[in-house]
Amino acid sequence: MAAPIVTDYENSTRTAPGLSPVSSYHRFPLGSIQNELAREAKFLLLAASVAEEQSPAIFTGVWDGEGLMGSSQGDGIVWVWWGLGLLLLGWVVVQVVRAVMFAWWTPRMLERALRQQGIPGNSYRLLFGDIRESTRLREEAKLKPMPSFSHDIAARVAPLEHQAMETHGKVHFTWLGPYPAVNIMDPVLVREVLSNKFGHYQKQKSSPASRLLVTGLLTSEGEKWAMHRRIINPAFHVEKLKLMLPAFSACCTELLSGWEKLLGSERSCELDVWPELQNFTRDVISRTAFGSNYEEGRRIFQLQVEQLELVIQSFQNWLIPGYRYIPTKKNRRMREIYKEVNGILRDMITKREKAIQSKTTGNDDLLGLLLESNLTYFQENGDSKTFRMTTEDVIEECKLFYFAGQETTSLLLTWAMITLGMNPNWQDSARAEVLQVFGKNKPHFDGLSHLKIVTMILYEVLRLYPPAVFLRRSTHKTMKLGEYTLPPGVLLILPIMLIHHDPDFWGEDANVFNPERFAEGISKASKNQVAFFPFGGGPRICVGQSFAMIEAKLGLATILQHFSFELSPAYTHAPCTVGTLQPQHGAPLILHRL
Ligand code: HEM
Repeated sequence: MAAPIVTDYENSTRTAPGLSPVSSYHRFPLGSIQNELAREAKFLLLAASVAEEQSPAIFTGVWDGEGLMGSSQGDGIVWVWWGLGLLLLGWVVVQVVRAVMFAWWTPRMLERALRQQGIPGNSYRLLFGDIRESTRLREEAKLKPMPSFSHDIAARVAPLEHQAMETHGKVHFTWLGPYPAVNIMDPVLVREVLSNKFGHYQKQKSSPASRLLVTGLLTSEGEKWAMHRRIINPAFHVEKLKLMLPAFSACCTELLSGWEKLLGSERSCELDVWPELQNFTRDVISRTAFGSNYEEGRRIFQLQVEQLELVIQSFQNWLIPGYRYIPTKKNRRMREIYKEVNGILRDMITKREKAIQSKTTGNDDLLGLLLESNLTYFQENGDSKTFRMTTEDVIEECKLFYFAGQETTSLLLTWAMITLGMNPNWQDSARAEVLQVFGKNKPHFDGLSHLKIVTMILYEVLRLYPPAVFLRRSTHKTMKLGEYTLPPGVLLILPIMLIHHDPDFWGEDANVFNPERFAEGISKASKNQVAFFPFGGGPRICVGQSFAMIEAKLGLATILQHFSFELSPAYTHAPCTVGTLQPQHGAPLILHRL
């Protein structure tokens, strides 16, 4: 993948839009009504800032020992209290104004701006927006599985967005807390948002709790992102991935020998394949990222899984300011995990850097390739520290590989096994192809590119069950998008799953499993070339795309060589989102040894 070059960060701010509504107001540019509103807002702000500015002056005057009116010492003490009182009052006024702006004024302004342009949407509900409704609808949906093995899953997986689309049409807005979120269903506009190189559509700022779990490339912006991306890209080039094939293969062998053991002398057994495939993809990342240190990598995984659960639980307290500083049991555990994971990785990185310098190790795992690329970048770009990733940066990127690369790929494989369980004819065709290319031998790298049917199946699975259901971006300055002018502080929802299921792009059989549509490649599969984007797009397209496809092809090919499978009667078709698109009740299948 070519290294994206970010050339212009003109006017780019790093602050998440809407997080500082007080200071972002003077940038509001839309129409006269908005100008009026903005003037009123400025008045409120002025009042608040006068209070803020006056208080320290009073305070300083008294502290100098003069007293404000040159009165006696006793009076001076009274004035000190007055001063402190006013200071406190000023601070309270500022905070109240900020809160009102954040929770009420800014959302109202943004709502007006969107409605004025004919974008319909849900009415704003104070502070929470549609969050509660969305949670309620999701919980309700979770109680009912899909009526059959239907792939028409939008109403279950994204009930709020589906409902909004029925009520308001394709282009509409819902509310993510106090932020309006505009749904962009036109793939051309989606591409425009994703391919903007100037950082004008940014990712939402992650919460402090999530930053304990993962940061790195996925969340960074601006020059830091561009530099890291250039350093990381070479580690994922196909010729480097080729070197990792033995690691991928070792994990396949381990997965299958586990299943063989489970079967014993039996020919068939029932197994929930989802946790099995999660272990498989964890192992793949541990081995490909850390080579011989993969046992330590496994420990990192256990800790990161625990951390993920704690982070999700911590979201319940998002309204309590500074909650993360309270030393509750869970908060302390999150910090402990953070320290332990970073400690393990720091040790590994230091040892590896020494080994690379003394040339006592090869660099064919992700960590080695990353460190090598970091060194090359450093040598090519000068010897200032700003031209390389620090050890802390490398730690964060390694944690990201686990986070971004494991769950997504295990879900691709899990949905592939489920859909092939539902479609035995496609399973048979895929197996026939695999046996024709590899026989019963271990799949090799070059053969993977000859697996046409397997690739078509994986694409169709990514279309119907994309692990990342939505992408989000936000505007931090006024942006013209198609016929719309979007003010700063608006979220954009790029609904991968909804676009992947839209009959306007995929035809009447949009909700049918039909890998045949990919027979002539991705560009010919739909009426709109860009209606398929399971890995995102533009400069921030998934860096691990080829890694994931190689891993999935190898995994699926090996399974098909040795087993046939069907859905167990215990399988309930109930896709739902918990961050990613998951099978709510697992994936119990019946495996038959071939
Ligand atoms: C089926 C598997 C996968 C899917 C569906 C997937 C999907 C995605 C998507 C949609 C994005 C874009 C996010 C955005 O624009 O907001 C992304 C970014 C990313 N993915 Fe993946 N991914 C997969 C596998 C992997 C693997 C195996 C790795 C690494 C080992 C990986 C590492 C990353 C990283 C580092 C980014 C951030 C790129 C950037 O912002 O520059 N992903 N992925």
